[in-house]
Amino acid sequence: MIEVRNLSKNFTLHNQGGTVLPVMVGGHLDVAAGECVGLIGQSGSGKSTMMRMVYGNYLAAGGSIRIGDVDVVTALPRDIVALRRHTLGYVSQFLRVLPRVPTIDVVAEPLLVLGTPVDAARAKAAALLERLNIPQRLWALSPTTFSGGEQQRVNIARGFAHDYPALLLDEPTASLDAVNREVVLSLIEEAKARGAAILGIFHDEPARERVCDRLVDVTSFTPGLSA
Ligand SMILES: Nc1ncnc2c1ncn2[C@@H]1O[C@H](COP(=O)(O)OP(=O)(O)OP(=O)(O)O)[C@@H](O)[C@H]1O
Repeated sequence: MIEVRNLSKNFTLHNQGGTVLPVMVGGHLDVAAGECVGLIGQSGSGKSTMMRMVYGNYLAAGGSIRIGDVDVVTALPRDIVALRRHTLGYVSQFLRVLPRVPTIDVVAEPLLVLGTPVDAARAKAAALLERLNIPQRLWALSPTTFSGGEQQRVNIARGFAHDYPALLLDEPTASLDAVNREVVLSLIEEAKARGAAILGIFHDEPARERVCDRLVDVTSFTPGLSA
């Protein structure tokens, strides 16, 4: 489902004399349907950069990233938008939302943009918020004033609202208590069971061992670090 081949990335530091920093060469990985692959490697080795390229936030210098029949590296912006709507979900570490949108609609939105009727979308959002222990009295409020852990759980609920065929998870269990961590690990296991291809960064080692089928060490794609 996710197929990365010969991926490379340079950063050009425009405010430092245009220095070009090569951060990845020969990036290569596969994630099959129903599989979870964890990215590992020391700090600065390129885990986040890999995730951002797969999501289409960073443009690769070369190589390909196939997700279904789309190559993210060469896709037009409108194809990336369609890919993100239908196929590729992303649970980032931090929630970014428009002010004044109620939490229930923040979570329902990925379903609403796909044409799901409002009642069904809200019902799915409510079930996820309940499962993730967000008290019902908060659902009508914007999550912008919520605690860090509450915002993270709203973000996770939103990321799991639509059954994306491919899902990127950036530290989904960081800063969660034991009960909510368990809910998130169950959501990941259920997504795998329905056939989602998941690529994730998990600094939580027991979580990684439980949900990941394989690990990819991005250090082998880091210029100067690779063997
Ligand atoms: N926007 C950017 N501009 C310039 N350099 C960047 C940028 N983003 C990342 N880098 C560089 O790319 C390299 C890889 O960074 P990245 O954040 O992907 O590492 P990481 O493995 O996710 O690290 P960590 O585990 O600490 O989060 C680092 O050397 C970093 O300094």
